[in-house]
Amino acid sequence: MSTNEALLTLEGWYTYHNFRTINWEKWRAASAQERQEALDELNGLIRTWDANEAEGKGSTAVYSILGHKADLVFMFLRETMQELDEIKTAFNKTRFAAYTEAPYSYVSVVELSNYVHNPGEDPKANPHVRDRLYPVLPKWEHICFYPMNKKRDLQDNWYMLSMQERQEMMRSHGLIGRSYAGRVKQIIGGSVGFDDWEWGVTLFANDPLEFKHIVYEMRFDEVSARFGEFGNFLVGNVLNVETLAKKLEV
Ligand code: VOV
Repeated sequence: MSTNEALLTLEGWYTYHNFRTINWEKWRAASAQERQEALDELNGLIRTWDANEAEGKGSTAVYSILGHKADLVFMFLRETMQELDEIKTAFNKTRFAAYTEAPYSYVSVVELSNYVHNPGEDPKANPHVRDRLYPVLPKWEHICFYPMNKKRDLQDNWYMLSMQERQEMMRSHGLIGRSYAGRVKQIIGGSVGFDDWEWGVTLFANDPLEFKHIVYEMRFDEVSARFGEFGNFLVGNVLNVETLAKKLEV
């Protein structure tokens, strides 16, 4: 068994999930005019994000989050970390941001692990690979986000397995994933060196039960059953300018 079989990974756009809670007490206490101006300013930012997506230089998605961990998530894909930092700062400078708190965030880079590839091919020349490294977020009805690791216990250490063992397990994982084609879209963000977990998994679906089913089915698959370690799960509903304004009505 080799202990130095680091995998070649392919990286695409950098990603930033900005989770916010709304301070309703403060928001309700603001005048109608102040709220309208804050919303107009936020919509102005959303228009710049939409323009970036139309130019093919990134992608953005906005969702309302269920449960108490957050109320909103703004998910960004951009070419550079500088742009993500600018987006964070621009948002934090808005009036709307002053009515929110930031309970959680996640930074990663869209990653393909290249376990399944065609030998001899330049993967980045393949349009299917490029579509996955530089994806347009689908804006389907629901989002699910969670961070995860591959276990590093003495008995079950993913990083001590041979390339062939990992490849076989990932093939099985990919087969399960592919059976959800068209129903679940996954964005895997590699976050080693960037954030507290090894990957941030973002799933999109029009039926939220697809999240329950795919995550449950994968738990029986060896790679998740033996090696998967999971952080908090967050789930939400898509927002657009109109539904965001409706959510913020008081
Ligand atoms: C639509 C569903 C779907 C599909 C088609 C899919 C396919 C694939 C393929 C083909 C590959 C390998 C090559 C590559 O492309 O990277 C991967 C890779 C990966 N996956 Fe996956 N996955 C899905 C879905 C999917 C889910 C739901 C999860 C969470 C796991 C769970 O238990 O909750 C997940 C995780 C990952 C991770 C963390 C990696 C990187 C692993 C590493 O060690 O590097 N993934 N995945």
